[in-house]
Amino acid sequence: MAAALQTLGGGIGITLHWIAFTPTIEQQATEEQKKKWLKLAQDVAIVGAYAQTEMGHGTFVRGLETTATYDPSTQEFVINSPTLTSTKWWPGGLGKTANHATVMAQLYTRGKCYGPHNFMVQIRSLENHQPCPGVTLGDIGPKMESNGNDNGFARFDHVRIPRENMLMKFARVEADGTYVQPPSSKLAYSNMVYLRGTFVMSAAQALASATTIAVRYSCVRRQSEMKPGEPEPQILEYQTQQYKLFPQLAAAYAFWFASWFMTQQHGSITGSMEKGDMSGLAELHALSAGLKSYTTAVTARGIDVCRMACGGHGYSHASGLPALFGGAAALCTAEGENTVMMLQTARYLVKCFAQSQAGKRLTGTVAYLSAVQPSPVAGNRNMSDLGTLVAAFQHRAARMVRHAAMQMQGEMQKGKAREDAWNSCSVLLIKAAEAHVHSFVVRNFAETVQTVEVDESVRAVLTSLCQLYSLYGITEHAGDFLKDGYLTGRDIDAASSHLSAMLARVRPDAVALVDAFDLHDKILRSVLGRYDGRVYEHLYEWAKKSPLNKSEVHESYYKYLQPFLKSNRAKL
Ligand SMILES: CC/C=C\C/C=C\C/C=C\C/C=C\C/C=C\C/C=C\CCC(=O)SCCNC(=O)CCNC(=O)[C@H](O)C(C)(C)COP(=O)(O)OP(=O)(O)OC[C@H]1O[C@@H](n2cnc3c(N)ncnc32)[C@H](O)[C@@H]1OP(=O)(O)O
Ligand SMILES: Cc1cc2nc3c(=O)[nH]c(=O)nc-3n(C[C@H](O)[C@H](O)[C@H](O)COP(=O)(O)OP(=O)(O)OC[C@H]3O[C@@H](n4cnc5c(N)ncnc54)[C@H](O)[C@@H]3O)c2cc1C
Repeated sequence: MAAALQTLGGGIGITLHWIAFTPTIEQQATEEQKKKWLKLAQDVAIVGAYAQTEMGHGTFVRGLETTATYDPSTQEFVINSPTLTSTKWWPGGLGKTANHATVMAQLYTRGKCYGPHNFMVQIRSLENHQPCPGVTLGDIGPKMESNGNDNGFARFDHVRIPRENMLMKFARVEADGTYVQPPSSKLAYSNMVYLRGTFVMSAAQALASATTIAVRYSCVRRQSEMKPGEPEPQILEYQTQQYKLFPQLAAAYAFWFASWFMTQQHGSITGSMEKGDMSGLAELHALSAGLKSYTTAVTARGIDVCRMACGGHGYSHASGLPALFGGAAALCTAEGENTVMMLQTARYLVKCFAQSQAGKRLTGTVAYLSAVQPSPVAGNRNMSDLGTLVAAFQHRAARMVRHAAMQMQGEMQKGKAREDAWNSCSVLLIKAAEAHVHSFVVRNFAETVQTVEVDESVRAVLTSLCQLYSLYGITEHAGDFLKDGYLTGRDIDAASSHLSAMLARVRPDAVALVDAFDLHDKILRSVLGRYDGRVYEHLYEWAKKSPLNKSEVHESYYKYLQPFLKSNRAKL
């Protein structure tokens, strides 16, 4: 059903109904409220949008301007868009598709503001889909990609909703207007943590799609001469093509395994939170924010590498790669813009570093911060050993976190306010947080390939892929590892030669590794990545269906070219 709606095109798409609106009810509604709305949403008897971002604010949620003012005389909330910039702007499905929305608004009761909270608002009639009284709706216009989804705008002119439409699982407003505090003010943000976690899998799937297309096409495409007089080789035989594609293929597996960890962590920590234990929320937020930022950024870049590796046909929509790139680019901005998210991870790391300095033993994904020795012990390391590679990434991250935190402490000792010190160190902080997430992805990849229940021959291939991913990361960021002498120039040279060996080692299994993603042609939507490899026939068929080929002589000839040619010829 959803897929059908999704492909209707013409502005209909209910992605956000499934990934944002429905989960918000699941996570933020009381049991009573779930009885009222959850089944309706799950059965698509109502269609919803998650309306948080406004024209003037996306990142700074505390700065949102939409208001929800409680009226005790009628036991209603009045939802209002007080300014132009308070117009809800971007929410998927809001403009033309949804008839309900969870609206994030500043809650006012008894004259006091209690910050952003979620409210259920019906925005269109269930009879004729017309906007409800006081609600103005529309689409925000064409975007870079994903134009099958309407991203809409909404304005509310003192729209009244029952008190019971405030999602009250955590915070509440009583009938007399009394506000009841939630266990943590950030629980209103919990659905964003969940969504960021799902973005890690979206990134993995997107990179898996792109590498499937590019690897398969690189086996079909033959070009140039490797040796004079020999037949044109598959372009995947060129080491440069392997160097472009195999690290992206390895990253797709790494992110796939990272999303398994994220899903498990989210389940276990939210399970504890249900029992009142909030202790895991900070780590969950930091991990989901950092992984979302890191995986979506690497994925967007990686998809474009795959596109370029497919030459001109990669640039055609027939390849499916431009659309994938556009989708992945959206993941870098939506659900928390990547820079801002990585800074959230940095904020957590600086806190943990300070606790470690004060003697606290760190646990979870930051445990290594207290275990890693500041003074490196240089020496000829075995750069093909996974344990050595993991340790190198953890040392790099610990050094960079320490450096950024000490830099910030130094700024504050010179008299700078904490916020100013933070801002003047934020580039260092971002790099340190990226190194932290990178070390987590490497460690998780290594632990997964060593423990996952597979045939030993499969484990061998996955181990090579994990080595390739790690060695690529070390050679791409060599300066970080050389800086304090933890790795030497000889180690980096060894890493480079091992990487070349891994490229050759992975080559025979490359097609099997992408086939293992089991992405149907209908999902890939790519002539270049077809499972049957019959690219050229289908490329020609695809081109013939181009709208420009509907007529032999396009109408533009008669309107523009013919008079232009005539006038130019008349001057000869
Ligand atoms: C086969 C094919 C496969 C794939 C296809 C390919 C590609 C994909 C296809 C298509 C894609 C196209 C379209 C779809 C894409 C996207 C659409 C989907 C979803 C998008 C939905 C949205 O965007 S919803 C809106 C999202 N908005 C945000 O995320 C806002 C971001 N801002 C914030 O979260 C906050 O404002 C903030 C965190 C930046 C700052 O908050 P605040 O100022 O309150 O906090 P402080 O920084 O001061 O910190 C205070 C303390 O609070 C802690 N904190 C902050 N946030 C949280 C949280 N969420 N949970 C827990 N704790 C939190 C923070 O750590 C601080 O704690 P301290 O202890 O340090 O004080
Ligand atoms: C395809 C798509 C779908 C979307 N779907 C939804 C949806 O369904 N529901 C919804 O509510 N929203 C949705 N959004 C909106 C999205 O959540 C916001 O675009 C995102 O949160 C970023 O906010 P912004 O656009 O206001 O950018 P801004 O917050 O204005 O950021 C602009 C730039 O300023 C920088 N910046 C901002 N704050 C800081 C800071 N503290 N430190 C350093 N740099 C900073 C950012 O890094 C960024 O580069 C969608 C967006 C897209 C692209």
